[in-house]
This record gives sequence, C-alpha cells and structure tokens, in this order.
Amino acid sequence: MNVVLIGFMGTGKSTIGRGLAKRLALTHVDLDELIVQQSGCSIPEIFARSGELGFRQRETACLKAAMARSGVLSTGGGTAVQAANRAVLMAAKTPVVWLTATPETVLKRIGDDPNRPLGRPDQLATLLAERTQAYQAVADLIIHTDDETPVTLIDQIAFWLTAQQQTQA
Ligand SMILES: Nc1ncnc2c1ncn2[C@@H]1O[C@H](COP(=O)(O)OP(=O)(O)OP(=O)(O)O)[C@@H](O)[C@H]1O
Ligand SMILES: O=C(O)C1=C[C@@H](O)[C@@H](O)[C@H](O)C1
Ligand SMILES: [Mg+2]
Repeated sequence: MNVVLIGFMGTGKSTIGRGLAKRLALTHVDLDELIVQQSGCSIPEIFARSGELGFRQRETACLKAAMARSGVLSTGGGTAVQAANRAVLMAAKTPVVWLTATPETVLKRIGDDPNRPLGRPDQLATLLAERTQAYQAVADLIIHTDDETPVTLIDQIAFWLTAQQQTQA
C-alpha cells in the first residue's frame, strides 16, 4: 500500500480514502468491503455467526492481503487496535494517517447504524478512549476531522504525502 488510513468509526476513513485514491490516481481498498467480499456475508452477519473473534481473524487475513497491493487502504475502526495488525502495519513501513474525531462528531456521523455492531451510541466515548493509544502507536500523521470537509482533509493528506516523497527522493 502507498498509504493507510486508521481511526475510530465515523472519522471518515472510507470517505477520505475513496477521495484520496481518486486524487492520487491510485486504487482504493476498503478493508471492511474486502472482508465482506471474501466472506460472502455482511459485517453484522459475521459478528452474529462467528463473534468478534471470527471477524478479527478475517480482518487480519484481509489486512495482510491488502498490504501486498498498492493504493490507498481504508481500514476498519478496530483494525489498528489489534496488536497483530499493528505489527503488520509497522513491518510494511507504509505511511499511516490517523483520522480523529470527538465522540460527539462520531455520533452525529454514524448515529445508531446497525451495520456497525460495535457502534452503540452509549458506548462510543468509552470505546474511543480505550482505543486512542493504539491508534497513536502507529500513526505517522494525525488529522483532526471534526471541523473539516472531506475535500479539505484530502488536500491536507495529499500535500503531506507529496512532501514525504520529496524528502525521501
Ligand atoms: N469530514 C467529514 N465531515 C462530515 N461528514 C463526514 C466527514 N467524513 C465522513 N463523513 C460522513 O460520516 C459518515 C461515516 O464516514 P465513513 O464511513 O467514511 O467513516 P469510517 O471511518 O470509514 O467508519 P468505519 O470505521 O465504521 O468504517 C458518512 O456518512 C460520511 O459521509
Ligand atoms: O470499530 C470497530 O471495531 C469496527 C469498525 C468497522 O469499520 C468494522 O470494521 C466493524 O464494524 C468493527
Ligand atoms: Mg469505513
């Protein structure tokens, strides 16, 4: 992968990843979509049939497959929380961008979405606080999304990636 987006549910990883890939003329891979494709069933169905553990096993397998490809990878909200997945990300030496948002923003954006089994409104703030350190541990760039439009966020990340490439050239 050329760049990986991590962060909590509703921070915009899928939205920004899709737009960033278009901007950079790269392929976009959405890890949640890849898991659904490979499993042949929806995320809530995977959680119902195989539990969170079953979902996490599929997520790690798909992450490894995705990291072997080029493009922009939008991870799921829990991907970087798993130590095994953080090891995969660090080994790849791909730039990792952490998208952040407050629990209030997340709630406004995702509401009570049945497609996010861990996105219960009354649990969002606690879950976000528990996960923050894990995201931070692998982040090369932190982008606060609360008051920015997707287009502005794509501009910021594209600018940073170009500067990174120039430093390395
Ligand atoms: N910067 C933004 N400003 C306003 N709305 C946004 C912004 N980014 C994303 N959204 C909206 O928030 C919702 C969730 O975005 P998205 O699905 O991209 O989040 P995500 O990080 O991929 O979540 P998940 O971890 O559950 O996959 C969408 O309706 C999207 O249009
Ligand atoms: O935050 C999480 O743990 C999740 C977020 C979604 O992207 C999906 O990966 C799934 O619903 C789990
Ligand atoms: Mg997403």
